[in-house]
Parts: sequence; structure tokens; C-alpha cells
Amino acid sequence: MAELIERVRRDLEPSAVPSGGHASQRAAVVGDEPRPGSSAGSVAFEGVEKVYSSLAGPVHALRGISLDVPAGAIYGIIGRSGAGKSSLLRTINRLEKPTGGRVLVDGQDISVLDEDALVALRRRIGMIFQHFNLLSAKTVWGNVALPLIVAGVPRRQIEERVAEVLSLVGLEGKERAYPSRLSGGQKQRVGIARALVHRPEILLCDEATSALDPETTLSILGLLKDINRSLKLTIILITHEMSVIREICDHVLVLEQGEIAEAGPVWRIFGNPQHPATQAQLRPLNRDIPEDIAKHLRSSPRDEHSETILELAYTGEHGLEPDLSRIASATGASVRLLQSSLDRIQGRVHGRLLIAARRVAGETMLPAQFAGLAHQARILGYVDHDV
Ligand SMILES: Nc1ncnc2c1ncn2[C@@H]1O[C@H](COP(=O)(O)OP(=O)(O)OP(=O)(O)O)[C@@H](O)[C@H]1O
Repeated sequence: MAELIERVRRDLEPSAVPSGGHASQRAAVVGDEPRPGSSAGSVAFEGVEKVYSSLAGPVHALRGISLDVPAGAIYGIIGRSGAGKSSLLRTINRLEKPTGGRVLVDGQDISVLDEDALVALRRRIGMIFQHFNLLSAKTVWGNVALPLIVAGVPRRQIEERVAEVLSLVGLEGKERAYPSRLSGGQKQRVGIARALVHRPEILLCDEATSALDPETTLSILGLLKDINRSLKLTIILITHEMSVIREICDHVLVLEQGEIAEAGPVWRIFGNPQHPATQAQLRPLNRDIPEDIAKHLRSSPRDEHSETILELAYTGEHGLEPDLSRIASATGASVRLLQSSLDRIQGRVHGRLLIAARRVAGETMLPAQFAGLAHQARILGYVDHDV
């Protein structure tokens, strides 16, 4: 238990004093005015490197990462296991120190901070974890209040603030419950409440939904989205699920072996993934051609009644929409919609339509006919009329 309390203290308050801390430590605690409309919360990585030493030799976890996270963004970091996601996330609150390059929070190089300034920085940066990191011997109230108690905040202010954050995460009435009596989603809500007690500008989420079922994942992601909007909080999350990125993020960084594979707005990366690592991550979200069609697909039409199987792809660029009447008139023939995996992200359409179009009087259908109707048109093959 003592060890766990120490770990929480270290993660939340690296050089915490039990009570009545230094003036600089008190500067960012509850009771201070919030920062309404503040644009604080930006992070910049400049050529960040991380090399761990291990018995087997040096491990190069991050290589030359340069990236801007704008204040107020929900920025997702995705990549395979070992890609360097946690290492990168933990450089933001200096739980990991880069071995090269710089990390700037609100324009300030955090490598030069002394102990007091580091404590103040970590109060501006909340963090939540995959396994919640709650103290099992403390109630919900005790867990959420802990960072404030450690910071020496007066009792009345602690009570007000804890009530405020518990209400924000929808846990009123659960103050006296112990973590063992809570569901996974409720435990993560406690983790979120605890991360918010110091009114941070940035919230780091380390696989925050990986231990939750899909429905609970959606409710936690919804809560994070609400908090991002209402508190104007920058959220940086790591995940190995593209569906989490799609659900909540506006920007995404794909990491591969410690390097940036690609980064940008989610609609662009999803709509037109360039790097094989991104394509591999997105594959589970894209459905293949339906089996009943695939097994009857021919490389050339059997006769004039054959249908052409066309794939129309949308990447989100130029506001292009899948306009079914224009597609039908471009074919000059009857069109059947076989499958659609279209999605809208940030108001832009991406994904694909699979259609079967009957050829008119045996005319050959060409992808060029669909220029301007989709970002890409591809003939996948032909099926017989009676399929
Ligand atoms: N403390 C450490 N000492 C030595 N090597 C480490 C240490 N922490 C991480 N690594 C190595 O650095 C690389 C990146 O690890 P990191 O945990 O950042 O990746 P990740 O993308 O978060 O992986 P996962 O999804 O599995 O958590 C891996 O090869 C890992 O084994």
C-alpha cells in the first residue's frame, strides 16, 4: 500500500510536500481562478529522441520526433506495440526525459525546469491510465482528494473541488464507495476526476479505454469529448485502436518504430493513408468485397447483360459527396448499391461505395466516367446478370 501511495504521489506530485508546500507549489492548486477561454495547453516536440539503456544494449525508442499539438486539440497517438507511444506521451510531463531534442509546453522548454517548477507543470498536466491506478483502500472521495491533500489545500476547498469534479464525471453519490465496488467505467471516471482536480490545461490518456468493453469505451470517450469542449482542455491520448481515434480525435500521429509514419487531421489520414503502418492500422475498419460477389467476379464481362462492379473511393478532400443521382446518370444505366463503408469525420466524407452497374447496350464502362464524382474510381470486375 505504502508503495502504491508513493507511486501515485510520484506520478501526480513528483516532489510533493505533505502540507503547506512552497508558494510556487500553491500557485496552481484549487481555489485559484480557472483560466476561462485560455489558449494554454499547446505542446511542441522538437527533434525528440529517447534511448533507453538495457542489459541487451541501447533501445532507440524515439527518433527525431517533431510535432505541434495545438491548444484545445484532441490528439491521438497510435502505433503497434513498442512503437514508442508511451515513451512520447511521458515526455510531456517529464515522467520520461528525452535523450535528445526538446519538449515545449505553452512554448516553454520543460527540460530546464527545477523541482518546484516541475511540480507546478505536473499540476497543469493531468494523466489517466489503462488500469486506473486507484488506491483500493481509499474511497472514491479519498482517491480524488489525494492530490489536493498532498498539495496542502485547505479542507473546505478540497470538499468543494472534489464535489465539483465528481459531478462533472457523473459520480455524485459514489463518494463513499471503494474502487472494488465500482465498474471499470466508474473507476476510469474516478481516474478522470482525480486528473482534473488541479484544473489542468492538458490531459494525457495512456490507453485509457483499453481495459473497457465497447459500450463503456464509448461513454468514456464521450465524457472526454465533453471535457475537452467545456474545459477547453488539450487531450493527448495513446491507443492501439483506430476506432478510438475515429471516435474522438481531431488529429492523429501514427508512430512506427519510434518515428513519425504520418501525422495530420484525422479526416485526411483516414481518407488517404499513405504509410503502410497506417494502412495496416486502418484495415480492420475497411470491409472487403462481399463474399457472394467476390466468388462470382470475372475479369471480363460474359455478355451484354453483365454488371460492372465499381469501387468509388472518397478521401475527404474538396468537400466531395457521394451523390447517388449523379453516379446513376454517369453510368447511364441501372445501379445497385452493394456496400458502403462511408464515414463522416469532421464533416468530410471518406470511405468507399461498391456498386454494380448494368452496361448499356454492351458499352464498356470506364473509370473516367466517374471523374468529379469520387476521388477514385476502380473497376473491380464483372458479374453475370443472374448472380
Ligand atoms: N524503461 C525502459 N527500458 C528499456 N527499454 C524500454 C523502457 N521503456 C520502454 N522501452 C522500450 O522502448 C520501446 C518503446 O516502448 P514504449 O512503451 O514507448 O512503446 P509503446 O508503443 O507504448 O508500446 P505498447 O503499446 O506495447 O505499450 C520498446 O522497444 C520498449 O521495449
